[in-house]
Amino acid sequence: MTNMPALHDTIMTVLDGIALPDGTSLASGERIRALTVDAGVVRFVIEAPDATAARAWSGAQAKAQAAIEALEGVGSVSIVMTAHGPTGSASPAPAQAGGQAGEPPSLKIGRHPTPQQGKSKPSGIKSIIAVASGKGGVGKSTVSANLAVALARQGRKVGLLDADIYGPSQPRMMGVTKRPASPDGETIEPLHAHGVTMMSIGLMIKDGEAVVWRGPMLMGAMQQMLGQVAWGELDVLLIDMPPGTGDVQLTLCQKTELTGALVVSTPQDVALIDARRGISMFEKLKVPVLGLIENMSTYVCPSCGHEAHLFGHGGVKDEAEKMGVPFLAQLPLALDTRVAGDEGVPIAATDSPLGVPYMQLAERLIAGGIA
Ligand SMILES: Nc1ncnc2c1ncn2[C@@H]1O[C@H](COP(=O)(O)OP(=O)(O)OP(=O)(O)O)[C@@H](O)[C@H]1O
Repeated sequence: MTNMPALHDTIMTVLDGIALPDGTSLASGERIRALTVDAGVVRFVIEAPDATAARAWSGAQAKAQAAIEALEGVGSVSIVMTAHGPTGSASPAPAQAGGQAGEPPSLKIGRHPTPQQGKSKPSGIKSIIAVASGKGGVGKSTVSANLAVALARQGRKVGLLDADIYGPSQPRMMGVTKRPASPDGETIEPLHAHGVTMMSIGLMIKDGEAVVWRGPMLMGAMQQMLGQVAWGELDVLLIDMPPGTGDVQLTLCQKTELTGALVVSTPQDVALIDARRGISMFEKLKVPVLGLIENMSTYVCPSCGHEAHLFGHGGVKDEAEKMGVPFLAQLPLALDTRVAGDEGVPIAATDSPLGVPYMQLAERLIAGGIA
């Protein structure tokens, strides 16, 4: 991620002007962490001392959101609040893993990682594939959900892990809202939708409570998502990664035996620049880049059939050729794909012709022995 120094400073000044209930400034005392500005997308963490303070600070968080959104050059703002636990270890919103609304939480996710030598992989899983993107909003979650469903429709045992901690979207896309159960307080039972076994960090935190962890807590959460979830026997586990090249990506690449990574990009130059950065991270960490996928390549007007290339055309294919990685799919931008995702039934789970490119992508990965 690139920080734009000027905007970065302006944001800090804005935050300094927002008061907390005790009269101190939001920007004082190192409460603002991990502030990044990337192509107009602002992300940062507000670190509260405990859950009570976090609740009391929600007004300041809302003010910060509105004030930064109003700044020139800012496209979107993603703020998350962390809270320390009573023991002083950072603990996120209590994990509701009891299965019943209102039941006391029995699992704590986002704990510190347990020491681990080298890379590991849950024993029943044959292949783990990271679905990544350099930039947010290019459709990585849409591709992950549809590819998972398409693989399942072709008889593969598929798992889908939503690791997009900043904006978990798989519960919505796969139409799953139930909280995962944990009968023994240790193992987390995954959920099932459209033939896919799935788990999302979003199902472990309370609705609307945007909580995230710092580096070590993220590592702990990822370790738990992989190690404590009863995935069972899977041919392939797809991991929907957060955008960019942050802590989750690093942890996964360093601590998990990944078969490889699929990188999703739109044909826009800005997306491609970030995709290139993502690819180079995987290469440095010796994770094979299995291929590039172009999303939102063509827009077909549902009324007249006219084809338009809203984000350019062919850029990802050219990039794949330049970088010597396979170009795997060109996925159209279509209203029905978006609506299907919002309604919890991925387009690949339907008989729509728009699902065909995802089925073809799945076929290709199966034929290549990757999934
Ligand atoms: N091919 C497509 N056709 C139509 N809409 C799409 C397509 N791909 C993605 N979208 C829509 O674009 C939005 C962003 O997509 P998605 O959430 O999959 O992106 P993302 O890269 O995972 O984003 P983030 O990194 O911010 O989570 C969603 O509303 C989704 O429905």
